[in-house]
Amino acid sequence: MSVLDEIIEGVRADLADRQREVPLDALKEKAAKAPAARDALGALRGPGVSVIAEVKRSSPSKGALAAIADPAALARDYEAGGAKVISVLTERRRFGGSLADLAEVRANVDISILRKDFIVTSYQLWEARAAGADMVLLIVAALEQDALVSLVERAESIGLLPLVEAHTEEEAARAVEAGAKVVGVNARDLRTLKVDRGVFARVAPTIPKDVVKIAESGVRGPHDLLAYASSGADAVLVGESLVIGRDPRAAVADLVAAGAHPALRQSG
Ligand SMILES: O=C(O)c1ccccc1NCC(=O)[C@H](O)[C@H](O)COP(=O)(O)O
Repeated sequence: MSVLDEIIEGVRADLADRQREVPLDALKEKAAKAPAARDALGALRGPGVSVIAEVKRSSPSKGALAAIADPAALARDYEAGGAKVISVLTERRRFGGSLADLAEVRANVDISILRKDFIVTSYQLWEARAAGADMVLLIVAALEQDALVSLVERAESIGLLPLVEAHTEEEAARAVEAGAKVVGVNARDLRTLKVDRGVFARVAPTIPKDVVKIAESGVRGPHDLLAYASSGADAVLVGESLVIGRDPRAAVADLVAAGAHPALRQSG
């Protein structure tokens, strides 16, 4: 069993508990009362290379990263540093996250929020919208194509922008085929946890120009952002290096400054 398979097994078990506790109709009612989704696509299509900053307590690859007792305070720092979107890992067992983290973050910042989880059913989309998410992650490697297509459609129909994640050219083609407007290329192979920053440069050119391209994982600082930018990234998604550092606001600001450099638009 791969790491991704193990994570999804746990996600399905937790999901079954929540589905027993909260019926879908109750979730839909809560989602209907949630504030309207924010324009994440507009934010990501803005000038320069945008920064998506992640609230990440722990990970299967590194174990505990940071306690993050107050996710809202961290999110406010990210926003003050100039992040365009905040990613909140809501998976409990391996990442120490929750939907409560997401709701708290949403209530404390004005920028868009991504629910970063292992989504396998539309119930999780309703949960995301009910907690205030504006975007959701859909991982190609975790979904059959029919399921991916239907989750992309359902997410959009309830006002969520899907970020469809790929790790290979084949997965990127499946993401585009499923109608993704935003494709993430993850440098981390979720089956082995190996990080290869060269993956983005290989996969991004196969994705149509009008699709927003996000380079995910392995960003240690501005030099990695610039490398991804030179291969065509519209945004970078950064977790570990921000949560383990002493000054997340300054770290985001440094990335944002690099992403705003005028030379990038000519080379990208
Ligand atoms: O981070 C992991 O170890 C991991 C393992 C298995 C599935 C997903 C995993 N991470 C999710 C992510 O994609 C990252 O949190 C995100 O791209 C940020 O990466 P990084 O900046 O390298 O923390």
